[in-house]
Amino acid sequence: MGTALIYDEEMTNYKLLWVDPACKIEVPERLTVSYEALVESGLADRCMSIPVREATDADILLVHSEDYLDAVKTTPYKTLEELKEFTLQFGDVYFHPNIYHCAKLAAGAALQLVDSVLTGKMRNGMALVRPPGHHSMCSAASGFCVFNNVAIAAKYAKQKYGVKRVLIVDWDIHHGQGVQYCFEDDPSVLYFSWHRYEHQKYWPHLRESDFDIVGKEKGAGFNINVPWNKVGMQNSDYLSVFFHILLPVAYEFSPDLVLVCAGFDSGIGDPEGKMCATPDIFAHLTHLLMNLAGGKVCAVLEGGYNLTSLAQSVCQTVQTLLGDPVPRPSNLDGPCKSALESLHCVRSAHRRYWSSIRHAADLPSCEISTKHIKLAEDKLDKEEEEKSAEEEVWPQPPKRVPSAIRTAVVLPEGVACPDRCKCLMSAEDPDPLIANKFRENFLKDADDSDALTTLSSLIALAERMEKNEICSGLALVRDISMAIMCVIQHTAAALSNRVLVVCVGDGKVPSHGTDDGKTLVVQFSSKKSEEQKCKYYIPVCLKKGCQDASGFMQAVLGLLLPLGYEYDPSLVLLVKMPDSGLCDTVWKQLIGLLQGLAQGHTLVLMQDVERACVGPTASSLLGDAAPSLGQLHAPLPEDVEAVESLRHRLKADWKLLQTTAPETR
Ligand SMILES: NCCCNCCCCCC(O)(O)C(F)(F)F
Ligand SMILES: [Zn+2]
Repeated sequence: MGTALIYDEEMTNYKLLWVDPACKIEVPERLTVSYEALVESGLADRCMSIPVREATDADILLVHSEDYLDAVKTTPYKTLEELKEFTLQFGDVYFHPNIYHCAKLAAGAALQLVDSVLTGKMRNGMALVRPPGHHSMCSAASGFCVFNNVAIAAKYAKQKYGVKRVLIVDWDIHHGQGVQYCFEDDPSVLYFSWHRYEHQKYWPHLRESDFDIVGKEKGAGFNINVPWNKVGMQNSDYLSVFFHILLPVAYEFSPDLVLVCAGFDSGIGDPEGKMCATPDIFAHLTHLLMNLAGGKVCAVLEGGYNLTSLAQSVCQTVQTLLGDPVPRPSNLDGPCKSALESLHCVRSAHRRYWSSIRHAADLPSCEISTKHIKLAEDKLDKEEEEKSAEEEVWPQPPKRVPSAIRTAVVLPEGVACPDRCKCLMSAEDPDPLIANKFRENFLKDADDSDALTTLSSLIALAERMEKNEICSGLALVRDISMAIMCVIQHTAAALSNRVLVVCVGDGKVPSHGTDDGKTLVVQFSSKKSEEQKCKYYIPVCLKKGCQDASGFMQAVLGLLLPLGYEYDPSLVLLVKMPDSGLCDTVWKQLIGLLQGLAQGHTLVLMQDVERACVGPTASSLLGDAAPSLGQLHAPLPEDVEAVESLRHRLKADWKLLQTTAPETR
């Protein structure tokens, strides 16, 4: 199954017909530059082009009122003056004789995308649309939006396909209040939005965009608002919110479908957002969502007003949906103080609804109320200064060239090579130089020839991964710790290399290279390790080891991913220790998530008895979405405690582990 791309140039055929400073940024070129960039880069051809359709009245009435729809239906016949008049009843939006037609196409495009994914025809996809949707409400247009494309898509998915739970991730820099209102009492739709807020001083200036608005009645807890109270947020801020709020809750919620309000005004250079996250961050945000809902991810364009930034971000998103390895996360230096405050507020507001963040520290309650009263006042006098946005510049996103071979395997005699994989035959006569080195360093009984061939094939595999000829690998070995030593020593030879070693299960793991940081070892096991802990050797002791999916996933999302992203390895060595007790679905989730690091260079080592695991492992390494884990129960208190105390101890060294602002003296 491929990636759907839904676009029709008819949606470029409307524009602002009069002077309105608030609306002049919403231009047809937003769509043309995005689509042309996909064509230029060859990405459009790799997608399956799905035609748009007009949303029917019934589709639109899933969210909007008849009065509103009837009113919008009259706009094609209005004169310019009547259109201006009509527009005045709404805020920051404009109408045009053709906008009703385009609004039906935009909503219809989102529905076509949902159809192609939920019928299993396509794996995931993106709809490039305008007018956008996430601000429009039951009976009102707002913020360039006429019909709420994504809200309609969510209702449609539930009604037509019986989808039980929908996750809506709104990474646009504006709060999609229209989506929030639509689902605020609905526990089957989890709405997550971050947005520029500046303590209500930023548009749409709503009190209900703040972190303490969590949803109503049955929907309490299913509305997550992350307000950015300063501009200039960077990649670290966005990733921290994914690791410490969105992903833990999303895995607990276990959606059947993920819809993305994919606005790119949260990217660098955008005149509205004034943030500093680079376009490649959208590759990571997309990747981190692709292991939810069995990979059923539908991205629908919302905002984005810097045409260069927008085009690059759209390409980063689509290339990730296509399964290409994501670029290495560049220089993550940790979330800023303001982001940590927001992170802390959101987690404390939601801790009572989500067991995965139950441990979040509470906020002194007084802080919440006074902050609003005071700041709401000075909002009135502080107008939006129309500062001339100095032209931001940022580096071109790195080229993401897929390797010729996606996954290669080194298997013992008699183990079939999984399909779509390349089998590296162990070298008949291993290079005598390597052979000697092995003999003196590793091999106990020197004449153990097939161990020798396996290890030399393993090195050959690692070398070809380094050259990006092969993306990921899997090797079954007899002696795991020898194989680890072998890969670490080989990889450490190249100066710029760093290896993240992730060990799942009990057993002795060599700590070679952890003293100087060339290696970072994170081991998940059920045994307290006596090993001296240092910054680069992190044993994670879980009560049931890797058997309890919730405790394990909480440790992966809240500890391993932040560490891995901050460490930014050139290779991930993922080791499944003997009898780790890890079930296949969790194992596949882990493989899927870890491929966001090291440009997907994941090398999996397993004991040669784990033949049954070869197929599932290979399929995850090939980029197949991991099956959903289902709704996760609360992690064991001991595991929560273990992860929290580790995070607390390590956050001085690893900034992405922080979830609260450093105590202000
Ligand atoms: N400086 C001019 C003030 C503009 N205030 C209105 C902003 C509307 C944002 C719309 C959007 O980007 O959220 C959407 F995704 F809907 F398109
Ligand atoms: Zn926006």
